[in-house]
Amino acid sequence: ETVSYGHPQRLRYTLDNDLLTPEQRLFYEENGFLLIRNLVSKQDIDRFRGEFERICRQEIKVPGLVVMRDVAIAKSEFVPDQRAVSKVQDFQEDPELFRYCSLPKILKYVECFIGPNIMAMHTMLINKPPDAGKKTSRHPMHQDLHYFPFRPVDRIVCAWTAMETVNRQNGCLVVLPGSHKGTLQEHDYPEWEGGVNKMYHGVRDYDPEHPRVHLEMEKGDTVFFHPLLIHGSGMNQTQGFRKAISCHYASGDCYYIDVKGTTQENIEKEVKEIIVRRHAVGDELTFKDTWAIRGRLVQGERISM
Ligand SMILES: CCCCCCCCCCCCCC(=O)SCCNC(=O)CCNC(=O)[C@H](O)C(C)(C)COP(=O)(O)OP(=O)(O)OC[C@H]1O[C@@H](n2cnc3c(N)ncnc32)[C@H](O)[C@@H]1OP(=O)(O)O
Ligand SMILES: Nc1ncnc2c1ncn2[C@@H]1O[C@H](COP(=O)(O)OP(=O)(O)OP(=O)(O)O)[C@@H](O)[C@H]1O
Ligand SMILES: O=C(O)CCC(=O)C(=O)O
Ligand SMILES: [Fe+2]
Ligand SMILES: [Mg+2]
Repeated sequence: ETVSYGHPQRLRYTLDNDLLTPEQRLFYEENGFLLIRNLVSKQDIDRFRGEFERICRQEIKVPGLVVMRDVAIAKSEFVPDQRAVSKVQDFQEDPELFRYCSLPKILKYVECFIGPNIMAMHTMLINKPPDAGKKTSRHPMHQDLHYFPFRPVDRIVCAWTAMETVNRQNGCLVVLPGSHKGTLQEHDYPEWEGGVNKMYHGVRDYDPEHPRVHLEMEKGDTVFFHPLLIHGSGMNQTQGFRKAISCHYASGDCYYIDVKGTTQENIEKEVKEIIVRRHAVGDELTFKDTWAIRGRLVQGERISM
């Protein structure tokens, strides 16, 4: 089939812009992701790494930051060192790490997918540990939309940047190309013998035979992907801590939805339990509030988010 570039109404997942080539736009439309090599500078990544190490050594304390340890070591003795941390989330109050979310090079691409009003909704620095022998370093196949009570789905995008060489040995991202054209699937904890990390839900009826692509990346390479794209990451079979930094963006004119009665009810329940335990608040804080509090405007206008 030949594709006519003169009919932008056929393009649903990208917006008219001068940055993406027609081939790049079509690639994202068809596959649900776009890999841009060498986008973030080595200098910036070294600064993010330095800040992460300061956080792990507890030299700085960041309000709102969630530090997560791998389930395989969660109950072992505490050491203030990066070896104990599998990811940090919600670094919106750390000016150095949050610089990643505002990098003009990243925002130029984000605008191609979600438009000029850009909110940074969720931030993570993932430090995938060497597998402790139970395969808990894996991240099950999932759709990020499962976690998000906002829409429309096509005005949400993730930017994920490799902070070092990321390959099959240390557990690169694995994606199911084209899966973004489907709907949101039911998610649950996979039945893995060695255990699963908290909130690492996977698509319930994952078919291991579905064709998949391993995204091997170098330091600074960045992949942008759609929130319905089914993806995960493999086991880290090296002795190093595989690092990546990411941000989920949504348009400032997205709107919140009530997930009651949908497949997202199970994650809403877990998030609420954690918030209640951590902040000693009651039911008055809703799932949507937890997102509205963390979201930060990085470009344009905050209209309904
Ligand atoms: C507000 C949250 C919103 C999240 C939205 C996600 C959006 C993502 C959107 C994008 C898509 C993203 C897709 C994604 O990324 S999904 C993954 C996202 N994951 C999370 O958001 C989890 C965030 N982590 C936490 O909230 C804390 O670290 C938890 C609550 C896990 C521990 O809390 P804390 O650090 O204070 O520890 P504690 O010492 O007081 O232990 C308490 C209990 O917890 C047990 N434990 C410890 N570690 C783990 C573990 N790894 N796995 C299982 N259990 C664990 C521990 O043994 C103990 O159990 P017990 O002894 O009581 O039985
Ligand atoms: N039973 C399963 N249910 C859900 N997701 C799974 C299952 N088995 C593997 N995965 C996911 O598939 C992806 C790849 O996992 P895996 O660790 O097997 O690496 P791999 O890419 O197959 O590499 P290799 O073939 O070299 O081992 C990960 O996202 C992993 O979590
Ligand atoms: O970095 C990884 O291993 C994948 C993380 C991921 O998909 C997520 O946290 O949503
Ligand atoms: Fe994800
Ligand atoms: Mg495998």
